[in-house]
Amino acid sequence: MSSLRFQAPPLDISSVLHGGFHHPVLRKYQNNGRNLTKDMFMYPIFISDDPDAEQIVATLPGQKRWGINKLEGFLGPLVKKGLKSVILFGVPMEMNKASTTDEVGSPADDPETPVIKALHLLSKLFPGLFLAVDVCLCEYTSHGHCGVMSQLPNPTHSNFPTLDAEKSAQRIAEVALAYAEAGAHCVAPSDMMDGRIRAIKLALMQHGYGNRVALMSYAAKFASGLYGPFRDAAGSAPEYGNRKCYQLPPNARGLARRAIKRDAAEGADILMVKPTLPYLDIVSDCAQLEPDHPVAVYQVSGEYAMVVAGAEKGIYDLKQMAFETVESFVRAGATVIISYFTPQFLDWLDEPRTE
Ligand SMILES: NCc1[nH]cc(CCC(=O)O)c1CC(=O)O
Ligand SMILES: [Zn+2]
Ligand SMILES: [Zn+2]
Repeated sequence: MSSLRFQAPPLDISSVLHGGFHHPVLRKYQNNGRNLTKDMFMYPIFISDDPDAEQIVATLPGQKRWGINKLEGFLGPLVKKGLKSVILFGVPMEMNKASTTDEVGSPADDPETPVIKALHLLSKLFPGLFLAVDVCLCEYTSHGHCGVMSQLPNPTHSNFPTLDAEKSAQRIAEVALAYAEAGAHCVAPSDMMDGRIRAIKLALMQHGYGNRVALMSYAAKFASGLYGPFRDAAGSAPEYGNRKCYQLPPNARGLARRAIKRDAAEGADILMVKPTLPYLDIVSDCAQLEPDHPVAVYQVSGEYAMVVAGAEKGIYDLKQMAFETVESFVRAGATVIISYFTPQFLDWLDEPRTE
């Protein structure tokens, strides 16, 4: 018989938490007023310039590049299940090959560019669907960077491309305006150039879109290792160097807070943090710094692929893990969730949850 070496003290009132969540209904009450709902989800869609494309992206399991002829068949059933919004990315593979790309990304706002055609079509097909569109130059520039370069790259300093802030902001505003004219309800610049929110807002206002197009800023976008599958899908990897001079350093909480406050002051209607899982502190900062703005989060391609890969390895259950990630986003303060899991959540949120 072992001698009693320690006698735990009797529980007192402040020790007892289990009483508050022993029942499934009680567990629902513990969400601090934040519920995960279908209308929080925004689904990223890649639009190809091959009108009949339905191309698998090897590194982004389950996602495809879609031709505009396939959009009705693809999105119709999702809209029926409750899909409320999409964010479009133009991925003009043929345009790139045909050397129509240039220093300023002219194909971005060519009337024939796939994303403009898709905006026209989707506005007609699904009048109730909220149409956001990513605004960036990297899919369309010859150098693959997100802005306009100020000079030719210096080969001895090739990791540090220099961008022309004014020319970049002006060009990006021009592209955003073209997407507004094509029917976008929301333009979302992902380039991270200085001053582009202000430039886009002014361009929208000057052309009568100030009160009917939302501006969603990729406000705190980090130079992350998690964008790889997206760059495959979009063909948007830079030709040289990297994006560390315009996307935020992963250790930079202060810079992220400044970027969030700046973009709110420059006229952003929605503030986004990206990627999400390694940056939940920034999501929480964003919700606290700008409590009067919707906070969007982007569960980016690499985060999605990680969750899928771990489930395939048998490390965890896919649905449980996907829920755990998005619940963490909501807990941190997100009100909009951009995720490649959107189609699954449209089903999962109808199924009874195992409590
Ligand atoms: N500016 C382009 C852009 N817009 C959205 C993403 C990433 C999205 C994802 O990984 O799912 C990127 C990639 C990048 O900045 O390199
Ligand atoms: Zn870009
Ligand atoms: Zn630099």
